Amino acid sequence: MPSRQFPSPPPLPPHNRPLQSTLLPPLGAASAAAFSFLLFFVLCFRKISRKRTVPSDAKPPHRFSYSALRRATDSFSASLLLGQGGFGSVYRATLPLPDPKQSRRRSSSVDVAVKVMDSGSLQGEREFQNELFFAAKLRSPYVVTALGFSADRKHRTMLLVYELMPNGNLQNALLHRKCPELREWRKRFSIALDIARGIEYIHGLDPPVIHGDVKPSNVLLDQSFSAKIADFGLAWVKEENLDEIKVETPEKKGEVMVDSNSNYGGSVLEESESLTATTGFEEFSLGVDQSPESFLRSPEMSAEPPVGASPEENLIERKESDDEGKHLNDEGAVENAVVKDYVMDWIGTEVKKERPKRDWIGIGGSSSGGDRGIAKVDKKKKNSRKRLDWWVSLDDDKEDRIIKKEKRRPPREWWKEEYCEELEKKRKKKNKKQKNKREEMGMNGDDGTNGEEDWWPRDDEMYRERKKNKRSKSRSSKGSIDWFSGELFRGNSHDSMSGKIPMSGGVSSTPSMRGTVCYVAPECGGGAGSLSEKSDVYSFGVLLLVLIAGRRPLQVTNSPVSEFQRANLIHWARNLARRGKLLDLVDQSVESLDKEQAELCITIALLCLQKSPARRPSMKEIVGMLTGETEAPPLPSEFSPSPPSRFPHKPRSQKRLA
Ligand SMILES: Nc1ncnc2c1ncn2[C@@H]1O[C@H](COP(=O)(O)OP(=O)(O)OP(=O)(O)O)[C@@H](O)[C@H]1O
Repeated sequence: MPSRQFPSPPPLPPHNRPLQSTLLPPLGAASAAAFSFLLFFVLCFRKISRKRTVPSDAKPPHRFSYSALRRATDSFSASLLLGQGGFGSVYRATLPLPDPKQSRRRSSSVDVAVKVMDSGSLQGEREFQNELFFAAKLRSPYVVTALGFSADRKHRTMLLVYELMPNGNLQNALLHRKCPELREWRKRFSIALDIARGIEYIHGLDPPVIHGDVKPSNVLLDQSFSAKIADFGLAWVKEENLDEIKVETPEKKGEVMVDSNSNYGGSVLEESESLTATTGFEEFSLGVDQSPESFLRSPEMSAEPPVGASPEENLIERKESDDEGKHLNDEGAVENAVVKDYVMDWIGTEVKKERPKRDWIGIGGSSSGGDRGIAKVDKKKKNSRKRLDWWVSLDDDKEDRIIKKEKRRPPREWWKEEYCEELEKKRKKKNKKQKNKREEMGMNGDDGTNGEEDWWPRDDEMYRERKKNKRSKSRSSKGSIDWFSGELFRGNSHDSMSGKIPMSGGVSSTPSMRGTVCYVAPECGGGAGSLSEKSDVYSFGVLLLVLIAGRRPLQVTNSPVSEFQRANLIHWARNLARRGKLLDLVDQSVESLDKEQAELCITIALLCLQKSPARRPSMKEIVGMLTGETEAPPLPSEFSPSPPSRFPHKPRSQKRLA
């Protein structure tokens, strides 16, 4: 049967073809073009954003909107002020948390602390960048978490957002507010352990991070008084074997004896580490400017670092040695005198590097500021510096302009002997006046004190002195020792307009110096050249003594001469150790004291305060000793109850009696 073939239908006229088939080719072409455009934009965006964002190993901190933070702080209301530091004010804020399910509706909120950094000071900017850098790096229950930031060009503000630590800083809680919780020995011990763990954590990172400013006001307390380390504005990343800025430590020259098994108090020679002062920012290519020049040491800095104690110790020690014609230091009076001069000279040159008053942020009544940690700008280095200001526009030449404009006023040479004598005379004159006054009023008290209680200046007393100190400071140099707290006030940590006393206790990091006087290790006379983990260990040692004794490291009061011996906490602790009376150091207000633990803590503190960094224990070893995993070594022989004393020490009081 012949197959029937159906004739194929005639082609449809164009206007009769289905719409679909007509539109398909151009649609396809258009979508392909759109897709390739999109791809092109995505690639471009990724390329740009890759430059601007942090490297893969670091989570970029969250960027908050300025208006959200302003709202959350009630326009930076003074009633929400938590504290005031050298470079800005810190406010309590409540931020609404977006509900993960219904992103538009907000169901809960979180309390945070917002630090408003001063955008007018170079160092404020540096600290901001530094904090931001470490915010991306550090995650530990013993370190205050930085949640994010905001940088607002229009308002010229830099803000950092942290987890809220409801009990503020340790300095305040211990010395000003005298929180009853801290009377419990157990609490103090657990705080010591928290801090040790925090520092152990940062030292244990690869590469290690050095905090550079360990002190009670940089330790914050949470709801249950657990401690966390804060303020990484001066922290830096320690890197070895990089040839950018290589600084030889004395250890490198083989001058320091190190025990290869244990770091403290040993005698077996070990090749010491060669420190390279590098910021680590180059490495992480964050573009954060922690420029190398701030770590460069001036030619005189390459001299042997001091083996003496911290500047305050030196001051006291000098006074003592002059009075007695002897020196307590076993390591040689002549050598020490040279070293001390070197430290004092260094402080002098650094204090000169004060910054002019800049346009500070007007929020919260911040006052003008100075700088800290800035060494002279080396132009060559500056040009080669990497900088990626992706969140805030920093004027590249700002630094130079400020330095050129800077009018340097010769600072008050407060570190010099004459000034000490002047102060001493003033103090005596004041004492005499007070004594006469008391006698006129028929009051008893021949030395101006009523015994042990009055040895510690009361808060109101101290605040009065601080106010006085502040007034006189406006006349003299910005950097001056607060002789009553034994710490150095930086001009900008006060509100010079309102006369407010900073809530953090007014204790600020030393101007133009990495660290804080009294807490800074002797080898850190200047720059980061000799900074190492062991510098943090030294500072931890001072902090530990402060925590145990419940007093400042240096307190010069209107007290009898015998009390003057106790003015320097470190000296006092060493003397007590020599006399086998360690427990005399413990704060009288401490309850339920565990004597064994207290002795252990003071022993650890003294080990940390050894002049040779190599002899100090590592933070890991300290944590081991505090937790009881490792046994604490005996005190170094110079602190043992019967010291092999070369110089028979006669207390000043005895000398006078003679
Ligand atoms: N996350 C926080 N939670 C609660 N209070 C805080 C927080 N951060 C800072 N503060 C308070 O604000 C004060 C000022 O902090 P900031 O870090 O600016 O200065 P500082 O460390 O005291 O001084 P400096 O920066 O000069 O060393 C602190 O001492 C503390 O009392």
